[in-house]
Amino acid sequence: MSEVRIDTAGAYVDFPIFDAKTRSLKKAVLGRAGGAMKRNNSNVMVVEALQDITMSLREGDRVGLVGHNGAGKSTLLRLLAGIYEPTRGKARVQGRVAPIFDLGVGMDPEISGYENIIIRGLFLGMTRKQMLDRMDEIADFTELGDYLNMPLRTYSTGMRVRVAMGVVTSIEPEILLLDEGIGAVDADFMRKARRKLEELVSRSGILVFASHSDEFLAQLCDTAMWIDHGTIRERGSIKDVPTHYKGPEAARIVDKVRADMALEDKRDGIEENR
Ligand SMILES: Nc1ncnc2c1ncn2[C@@H]1O[C@H](COP(=O)(O)OP(=O)(O)OP(=O)(O)O)[C@@H](O)[C@H]1O
Repeated sequence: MSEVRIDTAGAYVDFPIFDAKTRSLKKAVLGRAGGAMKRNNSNVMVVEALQDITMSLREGDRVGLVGHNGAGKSTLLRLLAGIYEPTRGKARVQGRVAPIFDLGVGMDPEISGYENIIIRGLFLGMTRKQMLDRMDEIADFTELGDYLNMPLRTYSTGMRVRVAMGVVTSIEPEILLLDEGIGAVDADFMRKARRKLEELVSRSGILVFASHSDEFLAQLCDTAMWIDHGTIRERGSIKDVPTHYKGPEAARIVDKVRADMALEDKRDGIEENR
């Protein structure tokens, strides 16, 4: 089996905006939020959502992405998922990728949770038979019981995330790409999902997670990247990067989450041995 890895070199992602209003863009001021805007050679306005991104991720890496609204975090996840090709530069992703964003994609509100589990699996490259074989395990993981017979439109956001997480973790992906959406689940489910994700990543996986929540980042990641106006401003530990981005409060939160997690693991270890 080949190595799981992600390498990008000088990758750019531009979005041409053909109907931009010139008047408001005459002052090409870089706002706090959003990527850099410029005109290309054909005088079309483009948003440079990512600029000169060079990064290498290897098996076992669990990276959090932090940064302001419109910094480029979701665009980076989509680049790593192969949804966007770099406009310039290179992005090479080796391994089975499973994105858990765009929860609406590959889900149908009018059909049941069970049927959605199959559809979402097909969307991620599985066969119907493979999904049917895993159905009991996925249903157990979601803890949705009889709700799985109900149409998806009757589910809360967190219940939908449970379905998506159940499918994704059951198909043993090598590269997991997550965004804020998973924050909709409750604390108990998050704890269970964290264990499962850690297990997956430790078996030759890579996790990239974009979030504004220091708490969730500290639960799932050990390093972080600060994305700022489409560039990588800083990379480092899961404590240092959010602290430089947000201030000392972030360090306090990360320490607390880490301490709570260690306690939980210890307690569960003790319970398991009883
Ligand atoms: N489909 C698109 N068309 C045009 N511009 C886009 C598109 N998608 C993203 N952008 C622009 O690219 C930049 C980066 O957006 P992105 O969604 O990656 O930011 P983000 O860091 O995920 O933000 P947030 O924290 O608000 O989710 C923004 O300026 C945004 O306006």
